[in-house]
Amino acid sequence: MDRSRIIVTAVVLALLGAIVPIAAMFHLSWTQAVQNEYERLHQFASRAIARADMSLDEANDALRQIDRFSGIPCSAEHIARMRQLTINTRTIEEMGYFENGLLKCSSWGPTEGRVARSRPDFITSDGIAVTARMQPVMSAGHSLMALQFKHHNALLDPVRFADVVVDPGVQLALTTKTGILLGTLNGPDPARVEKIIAGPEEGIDDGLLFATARGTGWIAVATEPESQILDSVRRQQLLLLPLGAFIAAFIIGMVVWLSRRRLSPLGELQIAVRKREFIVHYQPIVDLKTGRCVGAEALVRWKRPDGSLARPDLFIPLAEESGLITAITDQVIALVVFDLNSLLVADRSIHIAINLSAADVGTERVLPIIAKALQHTGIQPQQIWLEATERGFVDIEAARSALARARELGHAVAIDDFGTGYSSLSHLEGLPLDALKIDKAFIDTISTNSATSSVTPHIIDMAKTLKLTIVAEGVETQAQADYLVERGVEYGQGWLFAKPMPAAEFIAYCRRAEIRPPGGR
Ligand SMILES: Nc1nc2c(ncn2[C@@H]2O[C@@H]3COP(=O)(O)O[C@H]4[C@@H](O)[C@H](n5cnc6c(=O)[nH]c(N)nc65)O[C@@H]4COP(=O)(O)O[C@H]3[C@H]2O)c(=O)[nH]1
Repeated sequence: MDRSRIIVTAVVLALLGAIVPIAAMFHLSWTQAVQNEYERLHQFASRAIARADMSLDEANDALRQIDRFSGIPCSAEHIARMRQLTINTRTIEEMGYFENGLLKCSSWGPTEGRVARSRPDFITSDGIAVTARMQPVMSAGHSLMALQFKHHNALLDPVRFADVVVDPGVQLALTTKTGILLGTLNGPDPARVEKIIAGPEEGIDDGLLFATARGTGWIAVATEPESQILDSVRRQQLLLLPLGAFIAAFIIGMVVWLSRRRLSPLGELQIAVRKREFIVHYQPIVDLKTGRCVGAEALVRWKRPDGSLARPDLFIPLAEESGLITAITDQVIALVVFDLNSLLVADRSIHIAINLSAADVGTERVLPIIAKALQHTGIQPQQIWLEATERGFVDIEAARSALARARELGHAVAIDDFGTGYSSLSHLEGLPLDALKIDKAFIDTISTNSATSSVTPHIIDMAKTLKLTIVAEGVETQAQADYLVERGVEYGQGWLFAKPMPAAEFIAYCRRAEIRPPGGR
């Protein structure tokens, strides 16, 4: 992912990270407040059911007591007993005695009218027949509920059924199972109540929050306008919004941290290694006398997603510091084999020099990787040179043993950038080397009168004494090439001959160089 995409993704994620938790907390505070309200309304409805059950139990009890009366029906004693029960039972307004379906007397005395038994709406499990609404003889205009057991009935005021205390703004209704409205509190709309009892246990119906409770014989409905819960929502928000803000801040922090990590040079390099964004350019190494191409140095390039090429000095130090260099070396090895397999098999005199990192000089890690890469390719180990810089010789013993092992396997080992570090002749003498590359800094001094110009012939002589093949790096002028030929330096590498180039160009260059005059460009 390139920088702009990372930034866009980070901004989108940060926005989502800010909006989603806060929106979620808004939603949660609303649903939490609604849930709390349902519970409260449930409590009111359940209390109404319990109150209705209690009233029914009381009336039931009174009816069974009067049923046990064994004296003469409608005698003064019977009427007195009914009156006594009426007075002592809070819910009962009046009691009556029926014979042949007609009211013969009530707690008020004998009756003269021909009042028939009311038709029951339902019968309870205890055998009490309930008529939800009937017009009593004595209290005209106010309908009562009639409970009948055998010959007696009891008239109850249904208002007592819903006789519970509710919070202001809450409406309560008690109905029979068949939907007959028995009692109400704070004036609920009967049509709404009818609609609600036909539906789910709780919910919101056109701006009205409701919860129902169902008893054995009754249904209680508690309702309240949706706007009533706004205070409760605000209370919940006060609790939940800081949590939402904290989560949002945490997510934004994480997004910023992660994107900064990904945008950091190390983060980018890690992605480049993972996505194998490296390519190799090859800088020809030529025979200074004949101009023939004898090989090339493999020089890594980082091909960024935007197509630009990053030079190694911009990322190799970071790669070495972070340890990513080993993965880069492995990719370079694989790329060399992939790019130049045919050329190296077709011309055995050509070699490719691969740069080892300082970390790899002291271990044999890279050797089996090269061996594996060469397997089944036909490329010979002699065609792969390994270049070690002086920085890799910190642990000289480890370096010595790893380089010796590389030579045993057939590779040639060259010391790179010679003269720029702390290597001395004594160091060189003890190292298993095949070639020495003279650093550009010394080649630059050729034909100048600088103080270091006198060092170059010494390095050449020293290499010769040690019987090392000499490669001059950074040859830019014909005068430098002539000087080096004169001094017996075999090989040269530099802009005079060619700059580092892609594999296809290098292959073409090698073919052309076969017919090129010495030192020609
Ligand atoms: N001005 C001038 N420059 C010339 C001339 N001839 C060659 N050069 C440059 O000198 C560098 C030679 O490579 P080096 O000394 O191994 O120095 C290399 C090497 O130490 C390191 N490097 C490159 N590829 C790899 C790799 O695959 N692995 C490791 N570990 N290091 C690498 O990066 C360094 C820089 O590589 P490059 O930027 O490709 O720079 C190359 C090359 O382009 C010339 O005539 N004039």
